[in-house]
Amino acid sequence: MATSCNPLIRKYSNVKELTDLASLPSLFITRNPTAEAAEIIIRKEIPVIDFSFLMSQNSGQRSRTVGDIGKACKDWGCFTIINHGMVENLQTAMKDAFDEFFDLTIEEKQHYMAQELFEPIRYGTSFNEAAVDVRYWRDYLRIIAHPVFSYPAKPLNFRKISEEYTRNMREISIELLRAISESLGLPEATMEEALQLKSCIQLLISNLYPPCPQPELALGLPPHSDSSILTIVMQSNTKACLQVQHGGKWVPVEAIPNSFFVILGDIMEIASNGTYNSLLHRVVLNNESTRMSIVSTIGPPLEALVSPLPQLVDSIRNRPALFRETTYKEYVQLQKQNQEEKSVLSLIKL
Ligand SMILES: O=C(O)CCC(=O)C(=O)O
Ligand SMILES: [Fe+2]
Repeated sequence: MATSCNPLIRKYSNVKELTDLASLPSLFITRNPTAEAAEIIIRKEIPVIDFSFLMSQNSGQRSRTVGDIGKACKDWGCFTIINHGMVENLQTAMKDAFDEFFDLTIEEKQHYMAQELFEPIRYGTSFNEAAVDVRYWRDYLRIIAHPVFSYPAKPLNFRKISEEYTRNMREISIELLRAISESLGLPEATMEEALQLKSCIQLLISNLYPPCPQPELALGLPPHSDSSILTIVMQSNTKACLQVQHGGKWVPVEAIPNSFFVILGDIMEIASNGTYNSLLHRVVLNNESTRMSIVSTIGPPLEALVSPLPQLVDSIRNRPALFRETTYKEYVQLQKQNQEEKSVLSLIKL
């Protein structure tokens, strides 16, 4: 592993244990507050969708909600969902199980440190560990939850809780993708069928951002878009550290209690042939409390071919395909090799 031959990196194999620092090690300095004074951060209301309306027997209510989702996808590439039906106890149990994992000894956690991109269970730090010159203030545990369910041996209850949590998240994601298909004027099963989502790849990721001694100089995660179709984020506290790009400005995401935050990924931009764009987002830090996010992402199977939905391509009527066909595996590999903002999408643009 790259980390074992660099003593500096090895020392920082996670950020959770970096508790007694008076100042930030230079490796983590990714921001220049003076230059960023010009960077605009504004507070704006991000669309809120009442998920229960999608289940409504009242067809008018459902179709209005589908319209609201379509507008949120178009204008923002993200939205908050409330009344999603997942019981709060399960959310708390999932958070506690991840907390227990991060509290294991470094020797126990190291067992899951892997360089392999498609490793079923992966514990690590920063964003792209291969990039040794820049570090982000974040530890993570990432498991592949579907089509084959993986789980760490400890804590003992992790398996039961994460199985239920990820099943719920898959159901919510599929329901949202049905609404999104409809919002594109297509039958509701279009996305699930075209992207073979019965065998979807689902990742469950917990990101841990401990208090940072100089939060203005570092980032938890750099600006990036997700390589998923859809990402659903549960934020563990109400500090608005997740920021989304909107109209060239950063907008902090206020976490409404018991809500989830939905992000459109790159595969949505490809499948919708650019009707909906994937969302650029980043994570800033604070120096008071640890923040955890729990993220579920849905993507097509690795061998699936990804391309704009044929129903949304019409070269005669000035709607040519904007992206070339790739397999999802190729796309994810490209993404890992190239960490620049949105760069991978531009690589497959026609
Ligand atoms: O921590 C967050 O709120 C967002 C995490 C994220 O963007 C990711 O895991 O891709
Ligand atoms: Fe993300």
